[in-house]
Amino acid sequence: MTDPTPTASHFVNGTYFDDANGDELPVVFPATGETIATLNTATQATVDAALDAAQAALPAWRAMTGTERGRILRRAADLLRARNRELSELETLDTGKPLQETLVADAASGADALEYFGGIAAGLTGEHIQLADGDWAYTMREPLGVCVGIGAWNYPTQIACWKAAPALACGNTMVFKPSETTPLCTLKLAEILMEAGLPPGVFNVVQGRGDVGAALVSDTRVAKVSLTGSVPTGRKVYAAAAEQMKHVTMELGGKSPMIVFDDADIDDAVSAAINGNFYSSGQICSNGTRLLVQSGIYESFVERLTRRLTGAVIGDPRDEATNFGPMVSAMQREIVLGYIAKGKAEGARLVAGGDAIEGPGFYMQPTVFADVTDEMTIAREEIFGPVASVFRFEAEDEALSRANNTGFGLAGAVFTRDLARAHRVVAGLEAGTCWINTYNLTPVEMPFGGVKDSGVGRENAKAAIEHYSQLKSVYVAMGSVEAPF
Ligand SMILES: NC(=O)c1ccc[n+]([C@@H]2O[C@H](COP(=O)([O-])OP(=O)(O)OC[C@H]3O[C@@H](n4cnc5c(N)ncnc54)[C@H](O)[C@@H]3O)[C@@H](O)[C@H]2O)c1
Repeated sequence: MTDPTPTASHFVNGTYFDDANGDELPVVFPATGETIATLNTATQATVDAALDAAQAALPAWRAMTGTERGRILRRAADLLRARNRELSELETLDTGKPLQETLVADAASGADALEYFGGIAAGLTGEHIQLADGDWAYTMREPLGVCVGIGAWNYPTQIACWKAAPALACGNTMVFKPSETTPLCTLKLAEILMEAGLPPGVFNVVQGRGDVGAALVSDTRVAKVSLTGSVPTGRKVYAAAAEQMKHVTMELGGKSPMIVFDDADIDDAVSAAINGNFYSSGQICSNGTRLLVQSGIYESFVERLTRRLTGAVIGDPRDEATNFGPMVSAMQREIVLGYIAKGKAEGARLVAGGDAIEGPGFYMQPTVFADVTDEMTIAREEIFGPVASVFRFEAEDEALSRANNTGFGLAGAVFTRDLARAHRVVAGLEAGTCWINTYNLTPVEMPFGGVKDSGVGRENAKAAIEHYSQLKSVYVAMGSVEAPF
């Protein structure tokens, strides 16, 4: 296993950096509960140093051609891929996610983002607009300035890459604050970007809790904030950013519906329900935690889903045979167990799991509730753990209106062999990201993000460029200027 101890806690202006005055930040391996590294949080002096570095690096970085910037990002993508095992092991130590997952889902997804945005950096242009009387206009696509990225703990490498790659491709610089629960992986990304040729100060990492995030968001040097986190944090960060009219991207929580019709391929739907509820021990924002199943296949779906859970290999996430690891922290497991207690108390039928697993680490059983009704707490609130809820429905319009009866709007899916119905239902879903007959696939080529309380803006694909750049319009007069007097 790779050594989790970083050279220092922060990465500022091209080098590792420690802040002796910061608070202790222990990193706990979720599979054992042991502290595997101790970092320190950033004081205001470190926040200042990082923002100063990002500001100082901005003029030269934005003056480079997109081709030059893209070349560095693509080189970083190659380095991420070459070091996939080491980075995956670190991701596993940071998050507790099984190595079986991290080997394919984390540095690999980060490399895809760096490669994609590295590839399109050279093609980021404005447009020419022909006007009356020979006049014309053109637009220039300009970077926003110093961007701040703030991450959640479930996908530390991926979240940092999904934000840094488009930001840097557009000529911005960035200060990134990882989640205090998983601070290790982003430091490695900073190191790799430097090795790929990124100038010092273009990408900086500062560690800390919410107060460090808040200090970054309210700083006048910052032009844009991209947060991945919960809705309550999103509200605070959005409000603070609005004070200074900063740009925002908000990637927040969800309570996404997966609608399974009688004519669906039931095994595919069950597989998707497993991926969309139990991968990463259910700690995925876009999970399809509301499984709306039509009455004709309802019992069969519940029975097959429950049976398939016996295939979960629960164990040490460092063992590649393990496919279901611990929760990220004792606190997160307590929150999830609290929701399970509410589910039982409010009358949902517990058909699988429901308990913590005794022993070291923050393990719990994959859990399924059937006969969940729309007003129950587990039907309305984001649980962010391995808990699936199955609901029964009769008719298409009923399923759609119940699916949309939530403040969230991150994702949704429909399972049916009737493709006309699939497109009709997806068109009616109030969700930013939808799937037909699959779940939770988020390739970099496809925009990802939410509507309603689940967020603002999009990550990935060409859509992300709109959120890390702004247009300057230039009107060019070709004739003389007329005036009334
Ligand atoms: N939509 C997405 O892409 C996506 C992806 C992953 C996770 N999430 C969501 O993230 C949540 C789980 O992650 P979490 O528990 O780390 O979320 P969280 O909201 O508690 O914290 C997210 C980040 O915000 C920081 N923060 C907290 N208060 C802040 C403040 N006042 N100002 C600035 N920063 C502040 C935290 O330190 C952390 O780095 C879930 O709701 C999940 O759905 C969303």
